[in-house]
Amino acid sequence: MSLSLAQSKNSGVDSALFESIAKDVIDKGYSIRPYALPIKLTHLLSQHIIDLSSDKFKRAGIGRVQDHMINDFIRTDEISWIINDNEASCAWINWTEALKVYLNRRLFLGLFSFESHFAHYAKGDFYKKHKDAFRGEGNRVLSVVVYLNQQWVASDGGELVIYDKKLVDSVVSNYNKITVIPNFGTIVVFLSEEFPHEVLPAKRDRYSIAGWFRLNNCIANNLDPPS
Ligand SMILES: O=C(O)CCC(=O)C(=O)O
Ligand SMILES: [Fe+2]
Repeated sequence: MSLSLAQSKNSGVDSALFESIAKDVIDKGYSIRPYALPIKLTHLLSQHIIDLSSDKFKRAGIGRVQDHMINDFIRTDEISWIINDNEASCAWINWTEALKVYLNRRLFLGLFSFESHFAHYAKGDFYKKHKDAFRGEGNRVLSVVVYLNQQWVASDGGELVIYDKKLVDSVVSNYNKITVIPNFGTIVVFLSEEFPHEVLPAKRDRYSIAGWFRLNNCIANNLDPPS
């Protein structure tokens, strides 16, 4: 098959996926797509994250640049920021760029830049309920998480729980809990300011990528800065 035909086939597959993500975000503010990341990309990334030496991973912090700190009560995972220095990361960055272009055309979110990190939750690690961005403060607009764990079963724990605020009536509001099993190639996308979420303790090593589309590159407002 010629390269251009292969490319158009690939982008055809991705457009169907991107369209379903866009529709979900319009309808609900979030999208959960089990096993949806292209399989070749998922394998590349999962091999890469396993091969990453442990000195590339650093304990994740919380807060902004000025008061970035490590807090064992909030999160205990390790992260490694993604840069385009290897085949797997480049393929990931290209895929997220294509998603960004699609969503900007479809949703007019004005997504500008993207940052992401590999994450490793060892047995027992967690990330307590939090939001990825706060209205008027950060400029993270859309969160993207993908999971790189083969054969994850419910008893392995480590679920992502998303709290979907449902208005019961005009004054009372309540949260619906949406639970996501971190299975190989599952994609989660949600509006960063709208959905508190948490990672429950895992009973085995849990590998993922978390990323954020931002409005612009303003480092001063950077949550979990890459440096
Ligand atoms: O790994 C997940 O399921 C979510 C991670 C997360 O919430 C974050 O890194 O901000
Ligand atoms: Fe988060």
